[in-house]
Amino acid sequence: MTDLRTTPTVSAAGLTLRYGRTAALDDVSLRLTSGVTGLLGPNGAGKTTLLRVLATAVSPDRGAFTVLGHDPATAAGRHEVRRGLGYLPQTPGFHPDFTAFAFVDYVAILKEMTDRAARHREVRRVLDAVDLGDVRSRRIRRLSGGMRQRVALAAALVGDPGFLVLDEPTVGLDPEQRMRFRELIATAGEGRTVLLSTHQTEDVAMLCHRVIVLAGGRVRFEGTPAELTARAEGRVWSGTERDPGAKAAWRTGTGAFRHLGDPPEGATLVEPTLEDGYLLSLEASEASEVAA
Ligand SMILES: Nc1ncnc2c1ncn2[C@@H]1O[C@H](COP(=O)(O)OP(=O)(O)OP(=O)(O)O)[C@@H](O)[C@H]1O
Repeated sequence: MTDLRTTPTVSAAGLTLRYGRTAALDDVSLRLTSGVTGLLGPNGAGKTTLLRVLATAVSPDRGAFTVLGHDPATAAGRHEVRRGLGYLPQTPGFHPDFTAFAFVDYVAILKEMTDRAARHREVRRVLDAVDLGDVRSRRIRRLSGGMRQRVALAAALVGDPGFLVLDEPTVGLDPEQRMRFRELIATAGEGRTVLLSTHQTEDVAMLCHRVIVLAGGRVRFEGTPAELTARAEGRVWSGTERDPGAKAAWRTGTGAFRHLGDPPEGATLVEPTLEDGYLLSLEASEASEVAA
């Protein structure tokens, strides 16, 4: 039997996209499988650009990719990729006077669901799936930030897409809403491929079976969260003074400094976290910016 967790559903090779002198994507290759993969990276890493390429919103200058066996380089392939795709952009273009139902219905129309009764059933299904069934007739401007984000997720789930692309969906949510939203993403990742862009290692630790670290338009790491953490084994130490030889260092709540890099002789090593593994996969300047 084919193992869905290891068979690639999305494959990309050599994706490159430049904006003037900036290489937003620089020779990016990756393989995604069923389940939630985290796309972790600092500001300007190229995360949004990569998601937009995979969502066929923009074409790469070089490189190729396939989604669920379809090649978007051809018009027919692009159409199929779009039919099988759910995309939650960083700033969903809501019309605030629309009700939640009307907005998701509008997205369903764009997804070519022409049969009105079947479409309305689908809109109710996805709104129920994100626990918004009770407020579906409420206008979007009267919904909380967390609810609006769930409307956007419902819209992305219309038509039961095989590939779901989520661009920093937990930004701006309070801890309770974030937790709620993570549960919905975990459910959405059952039996489908989800690519979740985030700044937060917590999102990755709680949700993802795979993680890709992107920085400066390049893939710095691809593997499991445990493998990313293991990269920091023996490379995290604590001390009362800042060690100038560390790749990144910051003062923790206890007043001691936590250091990342190559420890000096006799250093007090500490247990690494996913965040340490992430920071160590970045360049020193990027890591100190993220750690600051
Ligand atoms: N339309 C554009 N025109 C010019 N430069 C762009 C454009 N879109 C992105 N860039 C540049 O490409 C690089 C990657 O940007 P991108 O938005 O993909 O990063 P990101 O990882 O999503 O960042 P953030 O976490 O801040 O959203 C950045 O240097 C950005 O300034």
